[in-house]
Amino acid sequence: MALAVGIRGLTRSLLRPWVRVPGPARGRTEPAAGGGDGVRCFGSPRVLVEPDPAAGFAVMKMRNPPVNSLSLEFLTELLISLEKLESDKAFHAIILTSDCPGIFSAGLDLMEMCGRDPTHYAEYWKAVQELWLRFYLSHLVVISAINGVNAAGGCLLALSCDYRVLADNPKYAMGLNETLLGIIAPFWFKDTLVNTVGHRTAERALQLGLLFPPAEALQVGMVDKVVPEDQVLSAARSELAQWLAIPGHARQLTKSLMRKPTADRLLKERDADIQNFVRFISRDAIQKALRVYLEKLKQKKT
Ligand SMILES: CCCCC/C=C\C/C=C\CCC/C=C/C(=O)SCCNC(=O)CCNC(=O)[C@H](O)C(C)(C)COP(=O)(O)OP(=O)(O)OC[C@H]1O[C@@H](n2cnc3c(N)ncnc32)[C@H](O)[C@@H]1OP(=O)(O)O
Repeated sequence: MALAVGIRGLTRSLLRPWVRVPGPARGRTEPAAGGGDGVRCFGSPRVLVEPDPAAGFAVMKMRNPPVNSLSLEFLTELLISLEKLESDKAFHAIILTSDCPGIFSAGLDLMEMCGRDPTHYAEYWKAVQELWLRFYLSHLVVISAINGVNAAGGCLLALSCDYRVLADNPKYAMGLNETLLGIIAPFWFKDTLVNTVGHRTAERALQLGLLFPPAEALQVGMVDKVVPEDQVLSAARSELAQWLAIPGHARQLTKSLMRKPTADRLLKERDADIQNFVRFISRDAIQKALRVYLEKLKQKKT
């Protein structure tokens, strides 16, 4: 099985990043995220970046409709956006949010994990690992402005941020609900949750596949703040000020000190983790469970 799939090679073949974005932002100057100083939005088909270099941050908007499921292409574009901002000294922070109304992310793309071959599963899982590692260890301050429902892999992405603001809408539940699909949150998903909410809450949440509505998410510490829906972005921006006031090197080293042991667990056994995933997801029983779940999602409409 080819495990040595290079995400960078993939990005080169799949994308031409940093094209001016199609859709709403094309051909006009969007107000910058914080200052409206005429800085142009940029991005890729599925990720819109609204930079505010004067204020030192950018808003990264996920727009992979209908549900921001984390397909291989989408993961790749998110990584490219992150890399681009990390390598530009003008940026010290990112606000991660969604451009899809009512949905932050439906998590990993089930179509990437269902009915494909082992090589594809390995490539996909490597990209999922990479996204988590890069967001979790980013030297930038990353704040998520969660403006919709947020399941499993999407929740992991938010948990990888430094701070989480959630819109106060009872429909916007979030959690690692893998067991509801008959699958398992891998150890690094679990570790990220444990680091956020503590062992007992994580154990219960993971076994039961709990999706927490805003008040409960706040109560267990899965999010840091719940605000009215129309204030999610402004609350994230206000919070940023506190983080950006700290000397950058001190904050970054502290973040690394706190997070490196968790990331190292995966880094030490990345290939084994990929092989475990491929073996697990290729099982007939797991494939059947995913097909049934997808079917249920479709039937919900009828
Ligand atoms: C012992 C050894 C152990 C080894 C272990 C090793 C590894 C571990 C193994 C596996 C780990 C996998 C980890 C997985 C993580 C995940 O993220 S799995 C994804 C979990 N996500 C969900 O459960 C959310 C599912 N979606 C929904 O609940 C809803 O779609 C919604 C987000 C609430 C939005 O609802 P609504 O607005 O009503 O939209 P629809 O349901 O109608 O959906 C629109 C279309 O989108 C499709 N879709 C939804 N979610 C996904 C998805 N995650 N992936 C792909 N596609 C998705 C949905 O089917 C609709 O499609 P159609 O329009 O019908 O074609």
